[in-house]
Amino acid sequence: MGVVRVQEIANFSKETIPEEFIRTTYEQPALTTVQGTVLEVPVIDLSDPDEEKVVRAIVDASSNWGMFQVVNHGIPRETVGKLKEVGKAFFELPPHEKEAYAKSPGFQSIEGYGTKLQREVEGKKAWVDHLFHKIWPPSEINYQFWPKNPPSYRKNNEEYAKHMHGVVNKLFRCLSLGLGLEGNEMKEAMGGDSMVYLLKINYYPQCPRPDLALGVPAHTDMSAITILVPNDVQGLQACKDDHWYDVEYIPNALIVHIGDQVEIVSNGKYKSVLHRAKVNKEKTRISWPVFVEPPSDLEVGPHPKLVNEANPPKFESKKYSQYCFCKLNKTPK
Ligand SMILES: O=C(O)CCC(=O)C(=O)O
Ligand SMILES: [Fe+2]
Repeated sequence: MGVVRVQEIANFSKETIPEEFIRTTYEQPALTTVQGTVLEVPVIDLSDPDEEKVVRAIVDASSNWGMFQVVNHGIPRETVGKLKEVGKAFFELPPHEKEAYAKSPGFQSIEGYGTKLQREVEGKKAWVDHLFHKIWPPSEINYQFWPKNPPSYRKNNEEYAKHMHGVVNKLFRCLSLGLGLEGNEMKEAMGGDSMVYLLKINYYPQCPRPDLALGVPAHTDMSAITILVPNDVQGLQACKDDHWYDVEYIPNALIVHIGDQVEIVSNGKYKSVLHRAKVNKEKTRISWPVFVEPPSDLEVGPHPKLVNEANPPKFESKKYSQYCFCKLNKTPK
């Protein structure tokens, strides 16, 4: 029997949701969100010619928030628009067309169309289906996982990846300078041009009980950084000072999350952000995070220039694949 997708469950759940989607009272958004306050995370203008100012803003945001939004980032509005158009069109295809890209059970790759099979924390499920595939570097791409329908899917995603490359380089340069390192050292610590960009499309169908369900439960990203664009439905929440807030939706901005690997390389100066995603009663929400990751066999640890007797390493060095395995399986080593 095939896997039941959340998109199908949403089609017949008009008033209630199956019990396995009802989060515990510790997680339910209606009970755990600070109401009436939208978190205005720092907004950084990447086109500002005053690089020192941009670096200071990124250091402040990465140390105190673990996230920020960037505007004037250089990715044309049309490119982002086309990425969203084809991603949405894929999820609107009939089920059998999407299932052609389904991850095969037991197959270790994260790439493909899927729904989290295992119940996670406290035995609950998330209200979301997804599609994962690499978009960079071109040599790492396995086009088997890229939808052939709509026909412009490939062209639009390639165009987005190319522009994303420029933004990633700029962000790593600023993160590096902000630690007192040379401009290229943070990127080099993550594998340089061997870094992999993994795109995920989160498809959160309309949900009759957004007060009880979550699209993605609380987590920090394992990546170095994550760069995300949502459709126009607000839903991202971040934890600040132990409280959950809605994050402001800014049209045309890119949302940047500091991931665990940047926290590790910076030896804790930059913080990965705890975040989660809500679902919506009237509208389907879709988001496109790009996880910018070190190659899986690269060992990542605090940068040698940032540790000394007074500042001992706060994190163990680990191969990225091992880090992910340990985090997913919650083992200490
Ligand atoms: O949809 C969102 O805004 C957040 C998604 C997310 O955090 C993730 O997929 O890791
Ligand atoms: Fe995330």
